[in-house]
Amino acid sequence: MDPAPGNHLQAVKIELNRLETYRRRTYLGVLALTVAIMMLSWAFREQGDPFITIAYPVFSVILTILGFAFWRRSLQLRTMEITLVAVVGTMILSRLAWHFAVGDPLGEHLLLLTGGHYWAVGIMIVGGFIALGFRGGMVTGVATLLFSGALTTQEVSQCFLAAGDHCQNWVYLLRIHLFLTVLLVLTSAGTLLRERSWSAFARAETLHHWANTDPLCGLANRRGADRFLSAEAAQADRYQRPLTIILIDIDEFKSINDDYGHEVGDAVIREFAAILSKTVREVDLAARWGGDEFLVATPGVDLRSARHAAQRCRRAIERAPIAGVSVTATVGIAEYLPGQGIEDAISRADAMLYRAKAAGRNRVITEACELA
Ligand SMILES: Nc1nc2c(ncn2[C@@H]2O[C@H](COP(=O)(O)OP(=O)(O)OP(=O)(O)O)[C@@H](O)[C@H]2O)c(=O)[nH]1
Repeated sequence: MDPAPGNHLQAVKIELNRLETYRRRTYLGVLALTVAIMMLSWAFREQGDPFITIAYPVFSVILTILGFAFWRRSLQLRTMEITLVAVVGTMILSRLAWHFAVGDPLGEHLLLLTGGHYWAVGIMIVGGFIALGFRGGMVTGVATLLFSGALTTQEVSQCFLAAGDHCQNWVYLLRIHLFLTVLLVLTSAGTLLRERSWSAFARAETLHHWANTDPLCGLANRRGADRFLSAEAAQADRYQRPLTIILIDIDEFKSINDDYGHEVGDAVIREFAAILSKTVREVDLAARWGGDEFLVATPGVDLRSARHAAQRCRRAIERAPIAGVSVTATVGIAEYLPGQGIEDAISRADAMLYRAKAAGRNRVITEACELA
């Protein structure tokens, strides 16, 4: 069934929270795996590789501290993502730079780079998009590609100048960078699509929320109430369960406006609505039916129980001043009769409300009996 009309912004918030939790868990998992891989590489390292001997433990400690702070929630998700991309990027690119500056001759380690290090550059590009979104991913991806391209082009161009057509290294390079460029394009397209779908979802949910919500008090408006009522009437028909309509009207609201001003009148409506929504159950509907009139629909509740609930609500309103003003309310109640249409139940509840007003206000009248 369609969610309750007031719940659409809530749906966006829930979805955002779910995404954040998912991201947090993913990053913690990736951090733990990265530290494990680095420590294993360190334990089984070849002798004479100072980069692994020194840099891997240093990076492992940095990542562990980051992970711990993230796990304790001392780091915001966004800060964590930027720091993570910066640390991992520094790690990967400094290893690449080290290879070219200190490592074996180019010809021998280029194949190793092809298979061993460019996947890391690729992960850096993809990770940038996942963590930082489209713009941040583009900046990280293009900067990474330019950096690794500049590093290798400088080395390979020397080989090309010396060996001419016999230097095949530039073919490797071209292929790798072409592949990385395709990866960048595909990941950026995927990220853009994901971001557009998400903002379309958020926009649709927000529009849906405001189309069905009263802007003054945040309860469902008449349109939202209509949707809820027709769905619940169908359920009542199908499962033979009661559905009760409660109409509540603030007494002498015009004089509240006249005596205290329109702003106080608005505040009364807002606080009145807050009391109503606290009083009803999760499965009930509380809506602003129009002006100073509210509608509560209670699926699965019979006339007698609805009358008790309405009395409790009326007494709560009577007891405490609302926005500094003494307020009372009058209530009319009717039960939906299967097959008779929900409008019929609403107009019978309205007739009860009218009778209660005529009988002196601040009271509840149901179709069956009258209570002071
Ligand atoms: N401040 C404020 N006033 C509103 C709003 N919507 C409707 N009103 C006013 O609510 C008043 C309702 O007045 P009436 O329908 O005469 O009802 P009442 O004064 O409550 O009298 P009874 O219902 O017979 O007790 C009107 O004066 C409207 O202008 C609103 O959003 N804010």
